[in-house]
Amino acid sequence: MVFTKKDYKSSDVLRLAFEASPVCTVLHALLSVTYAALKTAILALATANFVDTATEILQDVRPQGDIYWPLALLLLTLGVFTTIGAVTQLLCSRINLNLQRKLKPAVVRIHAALDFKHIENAESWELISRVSRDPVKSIMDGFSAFMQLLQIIISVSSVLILIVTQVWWAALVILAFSAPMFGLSLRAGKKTYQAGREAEKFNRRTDYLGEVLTGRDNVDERTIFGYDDEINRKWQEQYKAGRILQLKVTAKSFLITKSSSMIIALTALFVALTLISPVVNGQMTAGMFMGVMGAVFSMIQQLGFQMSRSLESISRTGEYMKDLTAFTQLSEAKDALSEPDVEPIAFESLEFRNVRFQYPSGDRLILDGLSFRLEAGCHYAFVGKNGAGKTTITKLLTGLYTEYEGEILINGKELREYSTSALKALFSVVYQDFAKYYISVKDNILIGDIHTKGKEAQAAHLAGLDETIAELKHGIDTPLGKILEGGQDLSGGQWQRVAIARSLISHAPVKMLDEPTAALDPISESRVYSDFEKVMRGKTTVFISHRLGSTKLADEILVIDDGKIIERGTHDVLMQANGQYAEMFEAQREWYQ
Ligand SMILES: Nc1ncnc2c1ncn2[C@@H]1O[C@H](COP(=O)(O)OP(=O)(O)OP(=O)(O)O)[C@@H](O)[C@H]1O
Repeated sequence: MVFTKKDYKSSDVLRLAFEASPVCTVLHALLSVTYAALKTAILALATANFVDTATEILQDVRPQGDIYWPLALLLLTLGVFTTIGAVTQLLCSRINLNLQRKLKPAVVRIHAALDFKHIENAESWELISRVSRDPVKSIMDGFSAFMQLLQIIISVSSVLILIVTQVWWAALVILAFSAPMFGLSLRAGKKTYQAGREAEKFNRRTDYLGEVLTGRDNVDERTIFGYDDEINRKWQEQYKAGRILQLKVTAKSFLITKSSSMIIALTALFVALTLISPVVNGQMTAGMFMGVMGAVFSMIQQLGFQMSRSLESISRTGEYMKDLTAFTQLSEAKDALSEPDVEPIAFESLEFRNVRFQYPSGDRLILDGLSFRLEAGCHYAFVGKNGAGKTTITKLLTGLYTEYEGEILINGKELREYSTSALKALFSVVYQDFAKYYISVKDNILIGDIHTKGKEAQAAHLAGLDETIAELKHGIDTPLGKILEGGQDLSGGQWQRVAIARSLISHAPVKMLDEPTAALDPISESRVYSDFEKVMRGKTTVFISHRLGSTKLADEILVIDDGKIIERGTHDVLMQANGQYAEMFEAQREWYQ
């Protein structure tokens, strides 16, 4: 199942359910129609038959034995319809399961292919989380509402036909009073979804604060700072604001739909009163009166309560579909889902020529005329103040943002002309906030190159993980973190080495370390960098670090400030130049004296 870019309507839920589970959907529709068309009317006739026979037996007009057949018919009718109801519910669960299996991956696929700018933009991120929170529930709610509406229409029509045969005008009165309720229910559904959309902002905040209050990641700081009460208060504020917003709309829609349901109920009562006279005059049998009244009350239930609920739900589905339309139309990154090429291109050089770049949601240039050239086989270090634009360079290199001015040339060819799979194979980056996967050490490393199997032990060795792995219960197969059974946690430094092993196993000829060692003490950091440098001798590396002792090893250091290179050269050259680098280096040296 795939979501194409189109204008989705609420009725598309029927098509989506059919695509996910064709046989069950058709069966469901057929059974729903049969159930609705026959149940109320047949039950009314069977009740009438039973009551009339019983009355005649009591009046000694008929023998007692005559009751068995109408009774059996009544029980059979009830049994058949209860079974149909249960089968329909089973089919619904089946459709739900198939949707889970097919729809969720389709949403995840769009999610994974999205242009990176949408992930970083608050507004589009809200849309994305609204659509992907529980797509199956939204579709199933809509599907069930449509099916229920179909049932109501058929069932109400069959009852109306029955009423028309007895008192024709009563049917018209009921219809006339129901009409305004349709519009009101649709409006109520739209308002409920829109309130949900507003409340989503609060939900996301409460989700986040909830995670801060109970999550494992914050447990140490929570204990030290003892901020539970304060965060709890904030959580309650946000929760209350979201709930009040939703409650207001729910209460309003409840009042509107329920008051109109009351009008229909009163109308039905009026019909019941008018039927008394035909019964007294002998134009209608008592059995038929009871059968018709049973049908009328079942119709009230359907018209007054179920119908308003279905219409409201369809309207909510319509709003969800508007979000789905906007979601599918968000721009995708080029070849976002492609895997890295198995064989990376032979890297020769990388050049930034007067590159200017501003984040789509930003209001200033982050890179402002940035120019530099890197050659294959050398070690480089980018240094500069916080926010100078160092990480931004890695985001442009890996193709996360392509809307820059100037040129970025790889082997003399513009970066945008390379396929995403080629770029993925060319660069490997270990970020400051690298991911910790709660899977085995081996799988953590293999993520670095999905094409390479069997080299994880070597990568672990090069990253200095031998000792750590030897201490783990099941060696390299030990699950990390506390999510899997038997999982063991690692120290910050050990996790960093796992992330570096992930980079080492990759075939990427250009490896970048964007300060993944920030949590390490200077000696460990310097060991990580010198180990990495040794392993990477003759290959191209880019280190980003604030610890200038570590970047000293680089063949060339590039100092970035205000989105430009302000100095470049070896450590000695830069020290002699006595510029920003020398100033930063001296300042750091003083800390250790
Ligand atoms: N997605 C984004 N949208 C808007 N602005 C951003 C985004 N990401 C980063 N920035 C801004 O771009 C600037 C450069 O950020 P970048 O992460 O490249 O700096 P850095 O040199 O790596 O900093 P540090 O040394 O602190 O890691 C910062 O001012 C930051 O606020």
